Amino acid sequence: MSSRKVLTLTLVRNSVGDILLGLKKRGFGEGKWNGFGGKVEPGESILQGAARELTEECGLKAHSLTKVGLLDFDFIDDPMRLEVHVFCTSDYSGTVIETEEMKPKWYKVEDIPFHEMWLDDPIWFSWYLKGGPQFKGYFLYKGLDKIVEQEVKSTDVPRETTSCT
Ligand SMILES: Nc1ncnc2c1[nH]c(=O)n2[C@H]1C[C@H](O)[C@@H](COP(=O)(O)OP(=O)(O)OP(=O)(O)O)O1
Repeated sequence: MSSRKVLTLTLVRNSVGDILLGLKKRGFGEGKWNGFGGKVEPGESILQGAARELTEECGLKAHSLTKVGLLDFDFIDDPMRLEVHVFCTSDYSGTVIETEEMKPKWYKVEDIPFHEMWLDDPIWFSWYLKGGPQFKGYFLYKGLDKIVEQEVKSTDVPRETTSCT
């Protein structure tokens, strides 16, 4: 029996193209830099979950979110399956703040700290950065530090921007 969790991950870029990452301070992925997101709660849409998590984790309010991809994760010897919906935005307001969960920091794209991120991040990030249609990624992990199967491909689905208001 697998247990599936639906999560969001949002990548914020500012007007000069820098990217906002957060250092996870607790829980799953502690010690890694990542975008902002978490589990979609019962009764909310995936988009609502993404907007809520962004505000909870770094203080920013997204006015719109663009769906850029989907990542599926399986784990050997673990029934947990993660379905991570990846969004980006440059359409937001508010001030970036450190929260109980995340310590945020702006990075130049060429300085993204991939060596301190999930192992899969450097594999799919270029699909996000280059634009084009939505991407789809699959990763099979052994534990949390080894990828034994991987695939990232383009879909036929264009990126879709939706208002959060
Ligand atoms: N392998 C990998 N690569 C990139 N991003 C991620 C993963 N695994 C992941 O879980 N993630 C992302 C997806 C989410 O954005 C976070 C994890 O969210 P999590 O902290 O488990 O969810 P919350 O709802 O915030 O958790 P709590 O509030 O229960 O602590 O990482």
